[in-house]
Amino acid sequence: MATELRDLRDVEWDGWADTLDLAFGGLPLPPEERALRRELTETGRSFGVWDDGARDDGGWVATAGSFSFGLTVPGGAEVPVAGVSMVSVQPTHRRRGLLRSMMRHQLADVRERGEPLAALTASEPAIYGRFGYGPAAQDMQLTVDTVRLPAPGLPGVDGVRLRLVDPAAAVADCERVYARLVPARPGMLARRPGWERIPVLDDPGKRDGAGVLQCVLAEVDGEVRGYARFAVKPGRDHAGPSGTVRVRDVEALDPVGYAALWRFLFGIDLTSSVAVSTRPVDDALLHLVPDMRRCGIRLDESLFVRPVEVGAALAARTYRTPVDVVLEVTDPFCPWNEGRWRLSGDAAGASCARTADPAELALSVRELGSAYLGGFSLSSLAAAGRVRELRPGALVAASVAFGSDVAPWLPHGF
Ligand SMILES: CC(=O)SCCNC(=O)CCNC(=O)[C@H](O)C(C)(C)COP(=O)(O)OP(=O)(O)OC[C@H]1O[C@@H](n2cnc3c(N)ncnc32)[C@H](O)[C@@H]1OP(=O)(O)O
Repeated sequence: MATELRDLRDVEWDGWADTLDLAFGGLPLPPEERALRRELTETGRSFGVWDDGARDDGGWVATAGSFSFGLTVPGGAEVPVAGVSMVSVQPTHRRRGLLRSMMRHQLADVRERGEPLAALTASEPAIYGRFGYGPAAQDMQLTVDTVRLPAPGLPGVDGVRLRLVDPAAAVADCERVYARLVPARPGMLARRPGWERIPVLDDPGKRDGAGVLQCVLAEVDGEVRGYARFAVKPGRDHAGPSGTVRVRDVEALDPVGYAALWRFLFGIDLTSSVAVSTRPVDDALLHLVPDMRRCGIRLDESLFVRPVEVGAALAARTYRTPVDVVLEVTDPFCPWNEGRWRLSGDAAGASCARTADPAELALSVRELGSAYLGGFSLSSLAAAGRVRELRPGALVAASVAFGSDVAPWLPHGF
């Protein structure tokens, strides 16, 4: 029985995708979603492990791939990033090191492509730290009690026109808003062609008791300033109607448009709550209501980041305050990153190069990933013993510089 790690060929996609789906429980994807996934798979970046002895005449027993995304980093630049995804190993082949061999292969490939960063969302967060990925952004889930909380309001909301539209037909309008928001928040991904269709997939089998997907546009003077995509799950309890508005997306270019959209969502008849699966942790909604406790907040880590080339990654972002620090980086999985790096930068730009100067902070590449987008501070990592200060004063200065005024956020998985 011979196994071989090799690239995916286009004609093999169906068997490869079936192997991937099986590892996640084997539920078939709805046809439209499967076709879209096929279209979005970058075959040249997808691979797996083939076993001659699997399924009689051979078959895939492990899969992995990545997407060529552009990630917004602090300062607003779009940096090439490998969006790692589609990772699976069949139960017959688990815990023999196949994942480890795929991660090694993939990171070498990403490096060869010249992408300084890799990023992923994890099915189980405990898996990826050993490969140098650190949690870098959180998402906030909310279940808002719209019976007890007044609807958000701001001067000017009455001037916003709200228009219900067909979600698929309004994609271009929504994407224009989205594209303007991407550079303003670290962690967001520039939308590649085809990805804009994912938020409007609406297979009846996946609605889980909710109705059709709806879209509302917020317009001022004929210009689309925001949108929300949502579905209503009807409900009734002893006190009467208790439906839930399930929000998939809510985005706006200004505070008034945002407040108008939330006011609309709060006010949908026969509902008593609004559930949102992901918002940034610094979301404005928290300040549009008088009582955050009734927002049913839950935090999760979302995006994991891994510097693949430490020097290029650290030089690709800017720093909130001037910083000049020597980092001693450990990275047993990608040893080309190991050693001392001098990072010098400010709000205008940065450089990062190897140095023989004495180290001032010591950390692994995983902590660098966690701090990279400004979502977790170097000081908080130091408090957990994960960053060591070797020169007094170096920690606070670097920690402040790495911060971001806007919390990083990944609006959607991949
Ligand atoms: C980015 C994404 O696509 S996330 C999706 C990941 N895929 C899934 O969750 C699908 C279901 N799970 C699987 O397919 C597999 O169990 C995988 C991919 C998670 C693991 O594959 P394996 O080939 O068994 O992993 P491998 O044997 O290479 O293990 C490498 C290390 O990871 C550890 N590990 C593997 N799975 C897990 C887990 N679920 N939780 C914690 N640690 C894990 C192993 O113990 C091993 O640890 P070590 O460094 O101490 O030796």
